[in-house]
Amino acid sequence: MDQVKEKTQPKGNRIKVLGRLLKLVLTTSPWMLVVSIITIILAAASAVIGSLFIERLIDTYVTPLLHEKVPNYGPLLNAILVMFGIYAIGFLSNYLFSMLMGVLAQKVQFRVRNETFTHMESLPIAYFDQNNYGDIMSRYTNDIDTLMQMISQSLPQFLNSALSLIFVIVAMFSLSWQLTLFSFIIFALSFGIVRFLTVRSSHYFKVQQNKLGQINGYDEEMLNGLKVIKVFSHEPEAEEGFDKFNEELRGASGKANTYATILFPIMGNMGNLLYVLIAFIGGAAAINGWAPLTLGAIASFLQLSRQFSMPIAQISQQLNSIVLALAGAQRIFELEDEPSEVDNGDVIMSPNKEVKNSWYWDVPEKNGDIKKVPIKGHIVFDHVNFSYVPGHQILYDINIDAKPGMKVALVGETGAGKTTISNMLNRFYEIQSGKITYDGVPISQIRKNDLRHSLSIVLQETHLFTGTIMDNIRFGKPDASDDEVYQAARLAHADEFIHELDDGYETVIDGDGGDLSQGQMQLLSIARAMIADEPVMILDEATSSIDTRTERMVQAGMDNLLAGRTSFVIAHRLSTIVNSDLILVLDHGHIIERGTHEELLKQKGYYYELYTGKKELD
Ligand SMILES: Nc1ncnc2c1ncn2[C@@H]1O[C@H](COP(=O)(O)OP(=O)(O)OP(=O)(O)O)[C@@H](O)[C@H]1O
Repeated sequence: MDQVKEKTQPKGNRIKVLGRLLKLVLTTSPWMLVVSIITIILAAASAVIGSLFIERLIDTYVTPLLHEKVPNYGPLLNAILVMFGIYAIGFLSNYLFSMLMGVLAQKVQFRVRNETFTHMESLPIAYFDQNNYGDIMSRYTNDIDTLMQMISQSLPQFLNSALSLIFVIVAMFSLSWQLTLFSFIIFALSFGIVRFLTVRSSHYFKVQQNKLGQINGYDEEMLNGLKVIKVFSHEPEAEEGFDKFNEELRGASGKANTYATILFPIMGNMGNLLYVLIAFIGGAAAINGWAPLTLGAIASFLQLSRQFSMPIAQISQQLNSIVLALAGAQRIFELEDEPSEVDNGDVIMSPNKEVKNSWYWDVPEKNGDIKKVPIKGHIVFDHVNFSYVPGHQILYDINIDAKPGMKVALVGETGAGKTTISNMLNRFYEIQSGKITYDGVPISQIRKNDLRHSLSIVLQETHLFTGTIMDNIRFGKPDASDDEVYQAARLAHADEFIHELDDGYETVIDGDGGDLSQGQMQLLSIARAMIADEPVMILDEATSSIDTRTERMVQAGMDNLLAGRTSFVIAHRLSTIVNSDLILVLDHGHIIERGTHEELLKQKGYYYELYTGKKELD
């Protein structure tokens, strides 16, 4: 299994990711972002203005009342109404920005999911060969969720706290610079403690996120390989592996949460300490005349000191989630930045919908018309060399001349390079040197989609999609009529077993074939290829053994499928390729023998040994 690399994000990187994220939010809905920011400013300002108003309330309206014999409560009532108004604005703004950011986060999440999925579809096969599926999935689930959390909560609250802090500091200075400086000293002390805790907790949060990716990857791999695990009685090893990942995840989560949970009470109590000290020192300063402080100013200042410590605690807490989400965002952006498959081809191929089994090259004429030239299916490999990884060559000087309608079989031990040859033809990977032509046109000049569309591939691993049998066969040609589906199923010899199912063609099958047998799945995949009706076939013969009757049906289905088409059969059973027009024997990426079955037997070489059982294939 690919290990998920534990990455710590450098600061510069974080800023870049944040910038990109903000751009994403801004372009998703500029007006929502602008209104949210305005309401965040309003919310922060009204809380501070409300606290400052306490000074006026006490000094201008309450204190004079204490000295009046017949107190007039009218002005005080008005002032209380103003204060109510200020807090009401604060409340409304808070509500508005929370709601708006929630909606905005949903929109961003929707967009990111869409963009990432669309981009993923455009990635080359090499990306999926090199990356763990579970880890890719984790980007869709965990990372997008943390991103959403950040946009809807952490980021606006962080902004709100930061603005509150600035406003509070200005307000505190306006009341008493002496008390403000004193508050700073107390605060600097608590800040040191907070910093210590946040650095640790954010580190473990990142580790936790990585471990989560790893455990998802492991789960996915174990689920996919469940049957293999059972067959080899590898349950204890699988559990041991899982326990290891689970333990690491528990360790990281435990530490991350321990630091995060002690952070808040510490900050809360620092605030209480500051409160008591200010009440005491402010009172003493007012009584002794050390500072020009009124009762109202002290009350205001006390209120502000509470608002001073809270945002700092929140900022450090929100920073945790932001750092975590940025790591997630980076993983999503990495996926989005993976280069899409490049296609420089401009030669067009198109199927002729009216006539079965006929495809055309669209050749532009000088007068602007398009000339339709029938595709013959002549495939030539001309001195092809290839390596997946530089320096580790897999195919050596491959030469194949597959004339139209020819059945070419590839035989060789496992790992000899048979599948790689088919990967070259459909351009899942690009050849290093040499040339592959299709009716004389280098395949690098053909539009990739057209090229792949014109090659039908029946893979070793049959993959069916969730849906009815009808849907699955129609997958090969989405606009096929019901009759075409029945006909393809009949030719593939799948019709018989489909009729035996309770719901016939409407039987719903689960993603991985559900209750169907291996052979039945193969018959369906043959029917699927049959309906696609393409000029060239690549058949990666299934290795799994099926009962002889089904095997005969599969074989008959295959023969029908291959009739009249140029085909490449990757053979695992020699019995299926005896009738091939050309058999190529591969060994470690070299074609070591070539010819028909009879010719090869006469040569008494490698193929002869395989056929006579002196040598085994796998
Ligand atoms: N995506 C990949 N990246 C790197 N190396 C690969 C990749 N796919 C296959 N290989 C290597 O290329 C070589 C040829 O593999 P290939 O799948 O073509 O063999 P094969 O003859 O089809 O084997 P089998 O009969 O088992 O399917 C092997 O050594 C394999 O390890």
